[in-house]
Amino acid sequence: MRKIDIAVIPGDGIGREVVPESLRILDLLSEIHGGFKFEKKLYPYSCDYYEEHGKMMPDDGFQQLSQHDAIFLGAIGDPKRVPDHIALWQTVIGLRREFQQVINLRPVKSLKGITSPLRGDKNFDFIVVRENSEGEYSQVGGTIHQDNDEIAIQTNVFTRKATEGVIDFAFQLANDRNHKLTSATKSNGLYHSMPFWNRVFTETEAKYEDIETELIHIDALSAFFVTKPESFDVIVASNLFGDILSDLGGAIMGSIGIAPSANINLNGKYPSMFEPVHGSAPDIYGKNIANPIGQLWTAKLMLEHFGYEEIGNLLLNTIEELLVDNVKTPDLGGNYGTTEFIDALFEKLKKQ
Ligand SMILES: NC(=O)c1ccc[n+]([C@@H]2O[C@H](COP(=O)([O-])OP(=O)(O)OC[C@H]3O[C@@H](n4cnc5c(N)ncnc54)[C@H](O)[C@@H]3O)[C@@H](O)[C@H]2O)c1
Ligand SMILES: O=C(O)C[C@@H](O)C(=O)O
Ligand SMILES: [K+]
Ligand SMILES: [Mn+2]
Repeated sequence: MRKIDIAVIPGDGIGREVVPESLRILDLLSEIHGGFKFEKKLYPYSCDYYEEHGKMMPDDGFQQLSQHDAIFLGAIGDPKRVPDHIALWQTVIGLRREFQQVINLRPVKSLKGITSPLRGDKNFDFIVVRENSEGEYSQVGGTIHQDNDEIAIQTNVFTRKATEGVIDFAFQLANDRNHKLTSATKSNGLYHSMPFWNRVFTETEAKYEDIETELIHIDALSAFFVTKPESFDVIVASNLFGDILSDLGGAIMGSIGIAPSANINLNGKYPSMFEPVHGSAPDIYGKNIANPIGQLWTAKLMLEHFGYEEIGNLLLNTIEELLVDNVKTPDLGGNYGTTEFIDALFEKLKKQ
């Protein structure tokens, strides 16, 4: 029996609802499979922890987490209690950097059984590859002066190493998929970073044959997400562009609550981290109405990461069957609570 040792961080808000519920399903899946088991260690790092300790994690928090095979995270953030940049940089964003999770994979796919005005009758299946360690997300800069003279400076950082890394990864992925790669750019308005990004894209392209490519400005690309999502295969984007596109990806699928993501460490030195695209949703926390599919689909990505693609497919297929039977949480127009959805999924999986 293979033991996979994961760190579990439910975090804040609905993370505390969808993570424990998803663990019930993960345990059942490992039982059904019979060949592996998740050993789980729970970490309470959250805004509650901050209120008690003045920081989101203990000083050796990263060290503790680095010992695990993977991190399964819900969401961090409660801006009424802790400023978002503090809460996120001390946890998710810091972890992505420290653990060199340079790639963030965010699949976007029309699921059976979901209708939405944005989706219409379109079918699509693509993946956003988000640069995950630098770009527009940087701590370089500062604020000076007061009142009317106040200045805030935020410097973007685009290294050749990370830019080439993410673009090359996306080319390889397109090569394994349907041979089309779209790059999000904004080389009209951003004078230095995006012309550089485009140049690296064009240089990398020369290494690959038979990949259809397009460079599309982020504003137009956002519109195409809505009007022709079926035209995409792989999309490569900088940190901020990829962040924004992936919520839009959730919206065209029918709900931000179903979008999954995987923060991938490629060099094997640190664990990868699996968390849904959505945040802690303080507006719906405590009502048992959060959609757990984003967290579950994220669990599927984690299963694939450890080589259990088949059982991951079983999970997503069974979710689709439930959706077709109108077993849905309110964000998708249904009347199932989080727990009731998981109960229904549990029963259906047990019958397989
Ligand atoms: N990686 C992360 O941990 C992460 C990601 C995004 C936002 N955040 C943080 O979460 C907090 C809230 O951020 P936000 O409101 O911008 O984004 P959000 O994703 O938490 O919520 C946006 C909207 O989508 C809805 N929603 C989100 N997930 C849902 C689900 N599973 N089921 C049903 N509805 C769902 C919410 O109710 C809300 O109306 C902030 O503190 C933010 O910084 C953290
Ligand atoms: O900006 C971020 O990366 C945090 C959150 O919005 C996410 O998408 O994970
Ligand atoms: K999240
Ligand atoms: Mn986001």
